[in-house]
Amino acid sequence: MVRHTATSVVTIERFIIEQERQFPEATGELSGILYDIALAAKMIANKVRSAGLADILGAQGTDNVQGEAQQKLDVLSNEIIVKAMDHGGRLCAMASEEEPDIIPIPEGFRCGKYVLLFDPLDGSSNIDVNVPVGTIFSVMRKITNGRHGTLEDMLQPGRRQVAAGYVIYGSSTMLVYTTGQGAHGFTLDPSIGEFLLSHPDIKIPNTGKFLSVNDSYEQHWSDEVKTLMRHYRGLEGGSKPLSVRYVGSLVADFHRNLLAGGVFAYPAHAKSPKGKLRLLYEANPLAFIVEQAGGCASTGHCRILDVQPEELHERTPLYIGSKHEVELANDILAGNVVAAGSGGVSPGAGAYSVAR
Ligand SMILES: O=P(O)(O)OC[C@H]1O[C@](O)(COP(=O)(O)O)[C@@H](O)[C@@H]1O
Ligand SMILES: [Mg+2]
Ligand SMILES: [Mg+2]
Repeated sequence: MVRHTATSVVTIERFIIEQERQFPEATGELSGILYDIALAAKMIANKVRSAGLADILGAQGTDNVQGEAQQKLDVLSNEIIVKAMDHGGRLCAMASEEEPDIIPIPEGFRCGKYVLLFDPLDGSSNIDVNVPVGTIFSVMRKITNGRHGTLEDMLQPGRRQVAAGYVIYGSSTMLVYTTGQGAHGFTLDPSIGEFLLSHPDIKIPNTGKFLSVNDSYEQHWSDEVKTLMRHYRGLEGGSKPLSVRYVGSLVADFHRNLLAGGVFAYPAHAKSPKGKLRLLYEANPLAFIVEQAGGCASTGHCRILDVQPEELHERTPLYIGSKHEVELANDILAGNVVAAGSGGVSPGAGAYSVAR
């Protein structure tokens, strides 16, 4: 693989081709899917950038399968992605946060050997207030024999992903993706309309600086989750407090922590026993990225990428980011570390000890 630095002028198309060349058996179908996603991302970025000027802010007036009010940009981004992806002959089915069922490839178009799952617009509650939002995607190989993809092709554990990534529409538009050969970031240069390599081979710091959690749910958290948050805040075991940053857009919170080190946590709680975020098109793709960058992603009890999905829109608790903080979550939620003063084993200064 050609080694690039952040100053090399490399388009995403060239980078994708160079990665593909390492697999002589590759057919180019996966590369084609990544090109089309980059194209859709440019079109959505264009809409997001001028959202305040065009009539695309506010609610659509419809709810999605999860009972959430759809924003106009949710629906528009969904349409842009479907239209960019459904005729390339590389996909045999798609699934979206904004569609209750599988999106079939229209008759008349060739079906390929991959399925695409996506969250067309992540952070919908932030659209109207000009706070960064994103798009998240996951690609897997079809495992069934028919021409069209089925639910069985969608419900595969995340470790089976062949590609995944996200786009963040922030101060700049960035696309970060992996095909299992590291996680790489590209920044859109609007003057030439090209995604250029800006963050080759991203590595997340092992120990985090930031904590991203919506603690207005604290009253509904379990004692273990409360203990964990006390550790993250440096109130237990002498650990250095993490600085709290919460945008309310998963992609934006994840991206910050990926580059600067930190942990994003969306625990299960009494009001939502499986948390809020969706396994197939939010947790799985970001888990693939973070593991390629040297981090971890967990439900609190299991590696996200090892969860066997049962439903298209199923939710999962999510702890994702720097290795040290996610492993601490696993240990505390497994009851290996208890709150100080509870008479149980408590962590030593600066690092926690685990009762194995
Ligand atoms: O308002 P809450 O409960 O903190 O939830 C915020 C979370 O919900 C989401 O907005 C859900 O994603 P969508 O906007 O794609 O539905 C995440 O981006 C974000 O992390
Ligand atoms: Mg989302
Ligand atoms: Mg969404």
